[in-house]
This record gives sequence, structure tokens and C-alpha cells, in this order.
Amino acid sequence: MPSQIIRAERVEKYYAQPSENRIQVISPTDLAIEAGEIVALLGPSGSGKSTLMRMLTGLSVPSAGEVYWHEKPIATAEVNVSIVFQSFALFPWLTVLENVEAPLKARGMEAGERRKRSMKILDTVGLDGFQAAYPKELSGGMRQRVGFARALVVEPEVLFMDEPFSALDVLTAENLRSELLELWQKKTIPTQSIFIVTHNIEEAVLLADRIIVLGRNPGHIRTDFKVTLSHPRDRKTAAFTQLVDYIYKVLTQPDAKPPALPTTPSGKAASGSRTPHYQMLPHARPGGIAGLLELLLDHNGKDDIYRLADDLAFEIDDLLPIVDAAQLLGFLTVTEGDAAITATGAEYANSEILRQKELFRTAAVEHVLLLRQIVRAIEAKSDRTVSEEFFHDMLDEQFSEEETIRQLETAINWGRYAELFDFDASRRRFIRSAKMRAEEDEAFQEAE
Ligand SMILES: Nc1ncnc2c1ncn2[C@@H]1O[C@H](COP(=O)(O)OP(=O)(O)OP(=O)(O)O)[C@@H](O)[C@H]1O
Repeated sequence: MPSQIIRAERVEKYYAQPSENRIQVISPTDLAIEAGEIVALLGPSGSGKSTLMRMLTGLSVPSAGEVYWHEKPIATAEVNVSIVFQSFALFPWLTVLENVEAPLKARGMEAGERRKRSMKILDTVGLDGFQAAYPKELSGGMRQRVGFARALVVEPEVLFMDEPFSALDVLTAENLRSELLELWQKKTIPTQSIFIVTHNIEEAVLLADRIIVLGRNPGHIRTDFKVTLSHPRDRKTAAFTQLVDYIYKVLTQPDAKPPALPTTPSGKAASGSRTPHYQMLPHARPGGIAGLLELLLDHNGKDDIYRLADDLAFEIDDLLPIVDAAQLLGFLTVTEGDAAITATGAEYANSEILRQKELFRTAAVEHVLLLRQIVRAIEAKSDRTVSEEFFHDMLDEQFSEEETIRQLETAINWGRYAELFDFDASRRRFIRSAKMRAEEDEAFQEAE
């Protein structure tokens, strides 16, 4: 049986709130990292990928549960991991060599040995000759090579990476990915396991021996499976695309029953998974929704979401909120990774702007509780205005502070577009839209 390097036992992360409620980011989760595997962690934005990763590294202490390093509680163990960050996180005032030496210096290694090891790893990652350069003199790809060198120089048993290629252009990312894979497969680096957080499905399927997909609200493992395709993996093979499609389906059906939902000992759903009163509004702009529906109509009303993302040159993570939003509004339906336009969606895509707004308004009031409530609250007040704080307080019972703000931003955006209401940013109050005002004035005059 392969040996477990890191084992998380019912780890949870939550944040205290001023009120009694707490924000549950990760519900109780079991997860082990074994020697010899590359694990990819996928999931929608905000599902807690980085949070879970940080707990596995020992960088962040779980709110409950325990992480073990070779079966010793991680806080008391001698942990040997490194992390590569999306932002490179280099010291700008140090040269490439000094950046790479930094972690060895921190471990108290003697200067001669430090230099020798750093020069060797710089050579391994293709940075030979750049040791005296400063980060600002390097391209993004070269900077991330420094990031890799600095992570690898300590010969980590587990190499963690948080979206390491997403700040790079496509070709540079592809190049670095395959070089990393080569170092791993040829065992040029003594690393026993690699754990990569990514939002890129293809990247996960290209690299990983095992893929874990997280769901959100709160973060939990939806599926965890092995990838047995042999290397080098070819994106064009049927096996590759089938796997990508499968993951796609998991991600686009967030409400389908996840195969491995962590439960509390009583067998009940994990704490923190309160029944939501409000749907989570996907952070999509009406213009994006219109664009997607028009493209879909152009594709005879139905297409694979993965292909749509490709056609739009969108990252899947950027397209999903738009698909979610259109689905929430009843403009399209999603089955097994295919998006199909509804009759209202088709009418929307075919209409000119005023009719589009009208259709959006009807759909928003019908399907989105928060928007309906804002409109009702304005109508119910004699001064026809209601403070943002009122809704803020209701939403933050359910969402984190950051998410509450984003939910309100999206609601304001949709409400303004649909002319359901307007927002006075200086007073932070929802007010009547010009349309609502005109209608009321008209009714008033008629009554006179
Ligand atoms: N200090 C905090 N207090 C409250 N909530 C927090 C705090 N830190 C993080 N969160 C919430 O935890 C959730 C998970 O965040 P995390 O960054 O782990 O997600 P992620 O899946 O890595 O997201 P992304 O893909 O966007 O980077 C988010 O909803 C975030 O708002």
C-alpha cells in the first residue's frame, strides 16, 4: 500500500462572525496525499481550494480536525513542503540567486553549500546564466522558473502549487508544465508528491494521477478519482476529452448529489450547510449573458459548454458564472454539460435592447429572490428608498463578508440594467428607477 505523507482527518475551516453565525468555508473533510502521485484540486471560484491547500501544508491551522505529517500532528512535525504561488511571490530587491538561496538561508545552511545547491537547481529549471538578474528584468515565465527553483531547492517531499501557471500566457504555461512533468517523471527532483490547485480542467487532466473536485457553500469534496491515462497525454484523444467532459459535467451540475459528501458523526449534513434562503447570484454581467445566448442561438440553440468556452476564448471558470446566471433566469437549461436555449432565452437573444431589458426584468423578478425583495422593499417605503445595509445584514447571515459585498454588487448591476431600481452610491441606498418614478408619476396624474 502506498505510504501516506499527509493525512487530513475531518478538517474544517470556519470564520467567526460578530453575530452568532459563522462562515463555514470547508466542511469536515478527509483527504490523504500519498507518495508517488500528482494530485490536482479543481473547483469553482470560492470553493475553498486555497484554504484546503493551506491547511494541508500546515500554513493554516484548521478550525477543527487534524492534519498529520507521516502520522504525527503537523504542528509538531518536521514538515518538508514548498509552495509555488500564482503571483510568483519573489523578493524584488534580491537577485535570482539570492531569491533561490533565501529558504536555505532561513534553514541555517552554510553559505558554500547554499550556493552550490542553488546553482544546481537554477541549472535544472533552465535559469543558468540568470543568477545575477533581478526579478523585474525577467519575463513572467522566467520569474515563475525562479519560483520553481526556490521551491525545489529545499528538496521538498511534497511540492504544493496554487494556480502556478495561470498568470502566464498559454505557450509559456504549456512549456513550463511539460518541463515540470519531465523533472517529475525522470525523478530529477526528489519530490515524492505534487499537489496542484487549478481552475483549468485540461491542466488537471494533463498532469494529474488523481483529481479532486470541490463543491462550494461550504467547500466539500464532490469527487476524488484516479486518472490512468499514460503520459505523454494527448488532448485530442477520445479518452482525454471524455475525462474533460466528465469533470465539466460535475462542475456544471453543482446540485447533483456529490459522491463523497462529508457528513458529521450523526450522519447529518455537514455543519454550516444551512439551507440557503438566497440563491448565490453568479457574478455575471447582463452583457455577458446576452453574448452567450446570442452565440448559443447561432449554434442552433444547443452546444457543449466546453466548446462554447473554446469559441469565446474564455477560461471555463469565467464562462460558468454566465451559464449559471442564464440558467437561473430561465434563459437556458444545462444537461450533461450541454447548454440548450429556452424559448424565452431565444426571444431575448433575438430582441432589441428595450425588449431584452423587459424580458430580463420579468425573469429577474420571477427567479431571483433578492431582486424581488429589493423591489418590494422600495415599494413598501413611503420615501421609496431602502438602505443597502438592510440587505447586507440579511445576506451576511448566509455569506461571508466578501461574498455579501459581491452579491450586492451583482444585484445592483442586474437591477439597474433591468430598470428594476437604481442605487444611490453616495448614500448607499436603493432608490426607485427612473422608469418606476415615471410610472408612479403617471398613475398619480391620472388619479388627479
Ligand atoms: N478571513 C476570512 N473570513 C471569511 N471568509 C473568508 C476568509 N478568508 C477566505 N474566506 C472565504 O473562503 C472562501 C474560500 O476561499 P478560497 O480562496 O480558499 O477559495 P478558492 O477556491 O481558492 O477560490 P479562487 O479559485 O477564487 O482562488 C471564499 O468564499 C472566501 O470569501
